[in-house]
Amino acid sequence: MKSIIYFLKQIYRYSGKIVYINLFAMAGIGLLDSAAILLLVPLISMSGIVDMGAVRIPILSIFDFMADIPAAAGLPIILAIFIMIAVGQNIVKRQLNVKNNRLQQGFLRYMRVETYKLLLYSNWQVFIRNRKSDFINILTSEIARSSVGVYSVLQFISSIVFTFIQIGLAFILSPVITTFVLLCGSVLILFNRKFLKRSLTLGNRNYELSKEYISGITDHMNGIKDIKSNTLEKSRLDWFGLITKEMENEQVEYIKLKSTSQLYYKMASAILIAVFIYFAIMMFHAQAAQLLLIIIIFSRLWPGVAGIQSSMEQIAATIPSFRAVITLQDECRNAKEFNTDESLKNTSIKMKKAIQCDQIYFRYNENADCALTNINLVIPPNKMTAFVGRSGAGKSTLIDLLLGLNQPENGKILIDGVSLSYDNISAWRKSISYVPQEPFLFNTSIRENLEIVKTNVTEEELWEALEFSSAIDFVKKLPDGLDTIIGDRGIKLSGGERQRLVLARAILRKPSILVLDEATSALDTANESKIQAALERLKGKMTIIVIAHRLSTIRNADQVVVLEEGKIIQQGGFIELSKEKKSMFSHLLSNQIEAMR
Ligand SMILES: Nc1ncnc2c1ncn2[C@@H]1O[C@H](COP(=O)(O)OP(=O)(O)OP(=O)(O)O)[C@@H](O)[C@H]1O
Repeated sequence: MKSIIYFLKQIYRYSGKIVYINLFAMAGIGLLDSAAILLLVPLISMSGIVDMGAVRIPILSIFDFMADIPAAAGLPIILAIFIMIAVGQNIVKRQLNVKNNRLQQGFLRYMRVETYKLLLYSNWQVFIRNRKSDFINILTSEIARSSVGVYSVLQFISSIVFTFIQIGLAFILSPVITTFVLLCGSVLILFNRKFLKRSLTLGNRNYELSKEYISGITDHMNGIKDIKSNTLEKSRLDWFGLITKEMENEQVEYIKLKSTSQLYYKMASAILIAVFIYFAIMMFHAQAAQLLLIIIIFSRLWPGVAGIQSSMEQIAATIPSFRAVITLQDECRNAKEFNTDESLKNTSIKMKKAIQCDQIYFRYNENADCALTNINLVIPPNKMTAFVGRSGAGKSTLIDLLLGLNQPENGKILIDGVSLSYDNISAWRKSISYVPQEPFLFNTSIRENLEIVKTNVTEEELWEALEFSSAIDFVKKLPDGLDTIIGDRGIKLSGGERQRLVLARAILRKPSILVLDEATSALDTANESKIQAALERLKGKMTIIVIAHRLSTIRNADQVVVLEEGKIIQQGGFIELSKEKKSMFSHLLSNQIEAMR
């Protein structure tokens, strides 16, 4: 129930007054329907079946004026009014349907944008804690399912309004019979609660299966090269067959549940109508006109009540999706990374004195060992600082802290003496360009991939950035040059070409700090020397921080920082460190020389 109320609040937040207008239209449809039923009284009267005078129901006195109209004119008048009401009612219904659909679609978009925005502005911990495929599942399937639930909520309200008006009319016509029928109806609703519980359980299963399905196929597609080269097709196909079978079973079970509950309603409605006609005639001595009207009302009411049940089952089945979206939104709200108002100001920090790490400690979680211990470091501006160390030494962790992606558990990162915080992280990041180890490129042209970081860029600037990053030669050789489409994640380029292209993109932003997580496997010696040449060209123009896997790349670094088990164990110039015998740096160096032989 809490989830439904939450989503109703969200609809209200999104649509405002439209919800009230829709409610008004729903009430209008109900009233017009009642008017059409009441019109049957003069109709019946004219047919001579029932004497209108004998019906002593206050509401029916509105038709008294009909007594003065000759029968020949009365019938066409009533039929004309009947047509007008039916047409009017259907026009309002159509409008309402369109409005509700627009509301649902608008709400779907609003929820998507809101969730995506919250996700994008969340801190790095959210991305470490959750699986990417869960985000994809929520942003695709679960929000869509929630919006279907929202439509069901609107249908539910519409059916409730309609039902109340009809019950009100039936009550005016005969309070005793209506109370009797309502009592019978309540028993049925109580009995059908078990269908709601079952719908909720199936909704949960559907959510879990959908999560598993998306995460499975994401893994498969990411690892398709492994799957094909290691002939893992059969085992993957077995998994796929199994999960899709479970999804099929769940859907079939849900439809079975829905049709069973509808069947109960229909059978009960037939029995109830028969029973209440019997009692109405035998015990309550209902007037023929009264009886006829009540039969008509109830025979129209039951499908409405069955509709309420169906909407409730639909809502129950989508509650797990609602919950998943709410939970993610809440998690993101609590993990807002920086002051978004501050981030809208297009300022960046120009570091003049130093980046300083002051007694930094960091753990990935409470139970983990320290990934960084007592890091004290000064990174001077416009110089090249290189981080080296064995795999798992803490190089990437330190970079993530410098980028403000993670925050130290103890200690501070100071930029020109000012602590990195919620208020200045955004401005700090605007001054940094980061080139990850696995560069990300979009499936579009080289030009668009570069322009993504800077609009209104000139052709000259593009080529200049390509030249700086040693990418100019290979781009020039491509048949379509800058307009070459590079495939999914840049699959049509080599690893080294991809990295140089991302480096060009990073340079195009004209950052004051360039952070480069140098690729290992992606680079051959030729590519490596190209990257080295690029770094040489950039030296002195910006602060460069490199995670170096190949030590030859950083021969000209101003400062080399050697990490081991999360601690800084050596620090100094390249030549100076290489002279320190039996040290980690000379060990790493000799390992690489050995490997090159
Ligand atoms: N997301 C994470 N959750 C928990 N522990 C992590 C996470 N990422 C890294 N670690 C741990 O933190 C330590 C430092 O890892 P880090 O990735 O910083 O090393 P690295 O020096 O960059 O290694 P590599 O050269 O292999 O990239 C390792 O023990 C690693 O297992």
